[in-house]
Amino acid sequence: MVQRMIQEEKRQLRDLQMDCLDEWVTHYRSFSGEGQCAAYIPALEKANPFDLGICIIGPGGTVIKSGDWHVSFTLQSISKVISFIAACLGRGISYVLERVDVEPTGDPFNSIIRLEMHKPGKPFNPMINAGAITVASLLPGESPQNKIESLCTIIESIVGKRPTINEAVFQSEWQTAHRNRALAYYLKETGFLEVEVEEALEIYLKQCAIEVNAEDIAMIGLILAHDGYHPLRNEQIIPKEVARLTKSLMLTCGMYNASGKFAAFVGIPAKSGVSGGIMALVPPRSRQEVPFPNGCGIGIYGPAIDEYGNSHAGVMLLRHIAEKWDLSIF
Ligand SMILES: NC(=O)CC[C@H](N)C(=O)O
Repeated sequence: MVQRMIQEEKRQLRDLQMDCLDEWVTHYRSFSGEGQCAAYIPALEKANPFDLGICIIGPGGTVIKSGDWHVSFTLQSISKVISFIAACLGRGISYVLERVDVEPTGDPFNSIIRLEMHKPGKPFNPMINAGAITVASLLPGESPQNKIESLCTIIESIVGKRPTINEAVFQSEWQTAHRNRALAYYLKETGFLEVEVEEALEIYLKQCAIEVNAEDIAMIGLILAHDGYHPLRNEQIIPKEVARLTKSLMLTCGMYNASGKFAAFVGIPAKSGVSGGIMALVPPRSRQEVPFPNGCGIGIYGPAIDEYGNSHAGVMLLRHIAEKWDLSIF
């Protein structure tokens, strides 16, 4: 089965003329100037706005890369996906969903408005900051350190190396996280946080500061594409039910208040972060003549972000590839 998949992937990629990926990266990199590196976290502003890289991994082990795929960046909001998975694994899906809903908001990722407008103030979903700070407090482990470890363990089981936390990015955000502090205080008052405010913030901001590159997030995407099964290790890492729930949240809420547009014009589950990463995935498809018919994970890095907080050139590149390779799940 795996052997057949590898041959099929290789055949597809021969036909693909891989030069086009390099061409597309070069072309879309030139649009980076229309976006800007996130400035509200001072350390993120130091990134090179013209970096653009991509890594795509298929279940047969084929890896294709182009541009600045090797540049390290911090997960930021992409960590919300892993944190949600870890909380579901540690506490059970129903326990988590009693404290955070699965509804998109159409509001910016750091918005506070719905917490007060809708009683009892349950965060709308785990992909916005209010939901993610709540989920961070639910992670398995007694201390902030243990809770972060539970996330790093999941990442390690998928990418094969233990990730590190970028202390400079963590400190930079810790000192300027006024809005996230406001959200956390509000959630504490309404009873949704299971730990103290400063602890919840420490966990949340440290998970955001976990360092990865495009290849690492492509691998996480690949495992989600296969419903939690690691096709290269032949191991179920995440239960299918949790993986499916996570993908539905990525599709409906993963690109912040541009999730609808992304679903309409790209059409695959994805999660972005303000450092410029996008983790996307393509489930196995019924047509065999398309590239990566057995699905793939896609990691993108392009730190100049748009008004929604998504990588500007990264979204354009992904949209183009989705059109050319017919990736949409719809
Ligand atoms: N959208 C993001 O990537 C947000 C993550 C960032 N750490 C924040 O809380 O503001």
